[in-house]
Amino acid sequence: MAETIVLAFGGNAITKSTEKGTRDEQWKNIRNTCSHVAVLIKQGHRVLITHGNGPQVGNLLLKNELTRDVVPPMPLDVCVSNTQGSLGYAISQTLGNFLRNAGVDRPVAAMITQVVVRSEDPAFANPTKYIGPFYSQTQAEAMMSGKGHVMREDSGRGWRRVVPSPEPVEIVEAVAIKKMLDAGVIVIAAGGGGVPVVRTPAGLEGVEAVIDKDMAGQLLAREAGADALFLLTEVDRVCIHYGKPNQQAFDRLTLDQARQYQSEGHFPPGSMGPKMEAAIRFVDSGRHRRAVIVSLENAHLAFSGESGTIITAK
Ligand SMILES: Nc1ncnc2c1ncn2[C@@H]1O[C@H](COP(=O)(O)OP(=O)(O)O)[C@@H](O)[C@H]1O
Ligand SMILES: NC(=O)OP(=O)(O)O
Repeated sequence: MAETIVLAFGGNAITKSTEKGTRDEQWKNIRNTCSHVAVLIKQGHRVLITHGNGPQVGNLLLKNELTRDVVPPMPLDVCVSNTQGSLGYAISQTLGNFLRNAGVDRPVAAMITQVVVRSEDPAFANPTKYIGPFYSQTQAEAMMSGKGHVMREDSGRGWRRVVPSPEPVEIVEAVAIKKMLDAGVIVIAAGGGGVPVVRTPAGLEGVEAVIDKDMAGQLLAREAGADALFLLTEVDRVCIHYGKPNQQAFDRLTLDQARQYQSEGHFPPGSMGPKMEAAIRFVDSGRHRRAVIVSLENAHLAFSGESGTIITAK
């Protein structure tokens, strides 16, 4: 049966923690997944794509800093829109090529998407979104005292800069996205969680933050009336006691189990935490909806239920 499927490509799956994030590394990781996405589309599924940008937008900020004496640095909202452009370009060209080679005549389009957040969101005072490269603790301490950056340890992978990640409230281009989907376009939207904007008496205005793309993805999926939400990341399955000797991975989780493990603190902020929260909200919004968390490489196995952690109501 044809389904509406929202796929969220993790920024850390497009640039892995072991990679530098070269153009070729990013395109290779995107190619691996897009080949399987093309199969889904050929099978008749309606596909909507979103993607993260943590490593990429952090690298862009770093570039800004290093060249600030010669080129004016851009604020974080502009950098997020830049990554929507660069990653949207990579995904639309790669997927478009696979579709054409498979004889599928479907347009692919990446849309600059703004997402409304609340200016009073407490997340502005408590940065949790990991961006950019990984550093040693010594390097991180020097950056905190020297540059005033907020840095935190990220799931045993190293230390990274963190920025505010307010909750997405509304997708500004939701109607346009829906119309494009209904017209048969494969849409790439809300990249990097969407460009964060607040409503002011004068209209929309960008704010410096990085929205979690899984949280924006669940909003997108609900707006699109999706059946499934696939969160594609660096690990194959969701675990409890992650990274410890008693780590345990799951093929399936019910909503009750997911909530239980969430309340026990197994899913940290800024990485698995928002993924599980997004999965829970999506599954909770419709009885037959399912969310799947799986690695970008094994996405194709998750489509047939052979890999990943599937979260369902019961
Ligand atoms: N309980 C857990 N189960 C699995 N992975 C976890 C868990 N807790 C933390 N992680 C880490 O979270 C990462 C996924 O979050 P993140 O890197 O932010 O995702 P994205 O690919 O969307 O950028 C995994 O690669 C893993 O290192
Ligand atoms: N914006 C965002 O959620 O990026 P990641 O997928 O890289 O965490």
